[in-house]
Amino acid sequence: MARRVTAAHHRNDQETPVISEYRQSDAEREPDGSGEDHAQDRARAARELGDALRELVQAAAGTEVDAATLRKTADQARDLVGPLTEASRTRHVPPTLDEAKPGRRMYNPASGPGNPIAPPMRVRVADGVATGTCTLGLAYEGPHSYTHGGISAMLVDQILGHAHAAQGRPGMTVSLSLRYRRPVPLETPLRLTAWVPEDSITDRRTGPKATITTEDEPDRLLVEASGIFVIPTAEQAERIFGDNPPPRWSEK
Ligand SMILES: CCCCCCCCCCCCCC(=O)SCCNC(=O)CCNC(=O)[C@H](O)C(C)(C)COP(=O)(O)OP(=O)(O)OC[C@H]1O[C@@H](n2cnc3c(N)ncnc32)[C@H](O)[C@@H]1OP(=O)(O)O
Repeated sequence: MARRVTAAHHRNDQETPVISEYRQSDAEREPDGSGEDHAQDRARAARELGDALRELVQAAAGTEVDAATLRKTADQARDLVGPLTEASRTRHVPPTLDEAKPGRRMYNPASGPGNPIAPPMRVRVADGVATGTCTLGLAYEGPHSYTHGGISAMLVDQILGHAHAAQGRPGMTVSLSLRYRRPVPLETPLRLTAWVPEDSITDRRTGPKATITTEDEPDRLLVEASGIFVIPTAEQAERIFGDNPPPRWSEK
């Protein structure tokens, strides 16, 4: 029978220069150092599973094999589900891996290395500018050989969110606008850049801007985007998240 991981308190997000690269944190260390290997090893393993499943997802999106091979692989894939659900969480409980390291989002769909649907975009924040890098495979195809516009929007939302968070506290997107100037090529290293214009900052709100380019041609804009991010009040956070709102939003 599936074991549910019980609710544990959320921890504050903290700004880290590299979001999708995991290093040992104090929170993962037992006083005698004994928890170190276990927590680190589990994070590494989650990342390995994410990588393996990404390979599978890309192979599935690009395959041209016959029906029998597709069906056999589908059966094998279903067999993989059981062991993973022997211990699982509900949507109201944060992943224990994230609990172990403030700021980590192991399963974020844009940047979480443990999430097979994430490219994953690697995020760095320096001097208020958030930079994301990734290469998108066939699983993200919209127009033939180019990226689906919704995928660009997801990546842009994430990178805008990091630029907003660099101003103080993370927020939620209340508005997102994209101008798709040129198609975004698949299988090509991409660069996303986001920043917050000073005149767009109020107490609870920023209006960050972002671009997508290829790594090779950083001056040739493929996508331009802007967003509005709002830090929820404690009351709003309680309404949205219930009894256990993330502490970053629960301060009155
Ligand atoms: C290492 C750690 C780092 C962490 C990094 C983390 C990065 C994470 C990146 C994740 C990225 C992914 C992130 C995601 O995916 S977030 C998921 C998608 N977003 C949502 O689900 C949000 C849904 N919206 C709401 O719940 C409400 O709108 C909330 C509660 C947020 C605000 O409630 P409400 O709507 O009632 O607003 P307010 O009355 O309090 O007003 C507040 C301020 O906002 C201004 N306003 C409101 N709406 C708009 C609008 N449409 N255009 C322009 N301005 C607007 C308003 O004028 C006021 O401004 P000011 O007068 O105060 O100046």
